[in-house]
Amino acid sequence: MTENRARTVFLLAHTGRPAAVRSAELVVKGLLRSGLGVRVLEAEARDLPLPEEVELVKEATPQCLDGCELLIVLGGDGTLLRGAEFARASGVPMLGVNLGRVGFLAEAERDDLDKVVDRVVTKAYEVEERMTVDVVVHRNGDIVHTDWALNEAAVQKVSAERMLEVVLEIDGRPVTGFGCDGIVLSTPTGSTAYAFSAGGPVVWPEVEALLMVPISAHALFAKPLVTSPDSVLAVEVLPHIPPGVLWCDGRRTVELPAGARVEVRRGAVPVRLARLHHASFTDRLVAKFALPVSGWRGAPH
Ligand SMILES: NC(=O)c1ccc[n+]([C@@H]2O[C@H](COP(=O)([O-])OP(=O)(O)OC[C@H]3O[C@@H](n4cnc5c(N)ncnc54)[C@H](O)[C@@H]3O)[C@@H](O)[C@H]2O)c1
Ligand SMILES: Nc1ncnc2c1ncn2[C@@H]1O[C@H](COP(=O)(O)OP(=O)(O)OP(=O)(O)O)[C@@H](O)[C@H]1O
Repeated sequence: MTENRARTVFLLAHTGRPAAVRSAELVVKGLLRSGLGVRVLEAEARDLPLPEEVELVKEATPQCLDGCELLIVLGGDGTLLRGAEFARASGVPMLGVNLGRVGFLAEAERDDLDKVVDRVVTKAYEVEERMTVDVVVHRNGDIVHTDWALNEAAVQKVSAERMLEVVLEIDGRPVTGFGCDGIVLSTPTGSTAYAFSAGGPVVWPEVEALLMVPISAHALFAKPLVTSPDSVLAVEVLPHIPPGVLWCDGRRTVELPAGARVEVRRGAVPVRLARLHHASFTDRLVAKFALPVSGWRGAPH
C-alpha cells in the first residue's frame, strides 16, 4: 500500500485528454515499480486505469499533499494552474508534463515520460520559486474579497458593449485614468499569458517585477507599466459605470461592485516549480511561440 512506502508523489492529470490518461498510466507504473507511492484525486481516478495500490483522496486541498514530495501535472497550463491552487499553500513543488496545446509552464514534453519518472525517482530536479500576487478588493473602505494569482489578476468589463472606467494607482499615487476593456495585473510568469496578448513585455522569470497592462484602452497614454516587486498596484473602478469582474489566473472570478478598488502586491507565498533542465527561458520562448530564428549565427568564439 502507498502508506507503507517511504516516498509519495501526487499525480494530477487532465483526464479529458486521452494522451494524458495514457501518460498517467505509464507514470504511475514507473513510480510504483521504483518503490514510490502514488496519490491521485478520487474524481480523476474514475477516468484513469490505475492499479489498486494507488492512494485516493477526495478533495484537492493543501492537506491532500501531506507527505508528498512532488505534484506531477499531466496537462497544459490550465491543469498546472489548477494544481497551483492546492500546491501553493502546501509548499510541494509541481512538475508539469505538457499534454496540452502550449504548456508554457510545463518542464517536460510527452516524449520525455521515462526521463521524468527517472528524475523523480532519483530526485534529480531543482526547485524554482515563482512569484505570485496577493489580491484584495476594497469597497467603501471594507475588504470585500481576497485572492491570489500565479499568472495575473485581471479586472475586466462585464458588458461587451460598455467600457470599464478606471483610475490606475501605483504606490499610493494616481497614474492615469481611462475607459478600457480591462487591466491585467501580472507577475513575470504571467507576462507570457494574458498580459502578453494585451501588449505587455515578456519578463524573464528571474526578474522580480509587477506588471500593469491595459486592455484596449481608449487613451493616448496606455502603456504597459513595469514596477518594483514591492510596489502596490491598484485599479479603482469608477462608481457610476456598470460594475466589472475580477479574474485570477482565468480560474477564479468575482463580480466587482461599482466603486471597487482592486489592490495587488507581491504574494506572501510563492509557487514552487520543479526544473529538470537548465534550458534558457529564451529557448523556451522560441520553442513555445515558434519564433523564427533561422539565419542566426551567434557570437564568434
Ligand atoms: N486574451 C488572452 O490572451 C487571454 C484571455 C483570458 C485568459 N488568458 C490566460 O489564460 C490563463 C489561464 O490558462 P488556461 O489554460 O486555464 O486557459 P485557456 O485554456 O483559455 O488557455 C489560455 C492560453 O494561455 C496559455 N497560458 C496560460 N498561462 C500561460 C503562461 N504563464 N505563459 C504562457 N502561456 C500561458 C495557455 O497555454 C493557453 O494557450 C489565464 O491566467 C490568462 O493568462 C488569456
Ligand atoms: N481532469 C480534468 N477535468 C476537467 N477539466 C480539466 C481537467 N484537467 C484540466 N481541466 C481543465 O481543462 C482546461 C484546459 O486544460 P489545459 O490548459 O491543461 O489544456 P490545454 O488548454 O490544451 O493546454 P494549454 O493551456 O497549455 O494550451 C483548463 O481549464 C483545465 O483546468
